[in-house]
Amino acid sequence: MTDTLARLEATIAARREAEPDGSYTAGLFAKGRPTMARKLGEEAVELIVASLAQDHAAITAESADLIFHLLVLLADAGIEWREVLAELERREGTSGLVEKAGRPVD
Ligand SMILES: N=c1c2ncn([C@@H]3O[C@H](COP(=O)(O)OP(=O)(O)OP(=O)(O)O)[C@@H](O)[C@H]3O)c2ncn1[C@@H]1O[C@H](COP(=O)(O)O)[C@@H](O)[C@H]1O
Repeated sequence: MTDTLARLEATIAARREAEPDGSYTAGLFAKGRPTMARKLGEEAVELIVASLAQDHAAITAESADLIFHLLVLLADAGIEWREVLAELERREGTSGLVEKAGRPVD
C-alpha cells in the first residue's frame, strides 16, 4: 500500500521537475496553489456525494482522486508523505479528544 503512494509521490515530483507536455500533474503545478486547493475541495465534495449515495465504486474512485490531489498539494507545499505518516504515528495511542483539546475551538 505504502509502495503505491511512494511511487505516486515520486511520479508527481518528476512531473513537477520535467513539466512534460500532456501531463495533467504538470498542468496543476503550472496553475498553482489556488487551483490545487480548489481541485482538492472539489474531490472532497465528490467523495461526500458518493458516500451519501453509498456508492462503493464511486467512493473508491473519488478517494483515489482525493489522495492524488492531496499528494500534489503536499508536494507544492514541500511536505513529504512520510511527514504525514510521522504525524499519524505521533498520534497513535493518544485520544482523539486529547488531540482536539490542543487545538483552537472550531
Ligand atoms: N493518480 C492520478 C490521478 N488521479 C486523478 N487524476 C486526475 O484528476 C482529475 C480529477 O478531476 P475531475 O474528476 O474533476 O476530472 P476533470 O474534470 O477531468 O478534471 P479538471 O480538468 O477539472 O481538473 C482527472 O483529470 C484525473 O485524470 C490523476 N492524474 C494523474 N494521476 C497519476 O499521475 C500520473 C502522471 O499523470 P500525468 O501527469 O497526467 O502524466 C498518472 O500516471 C497517475 O499515476
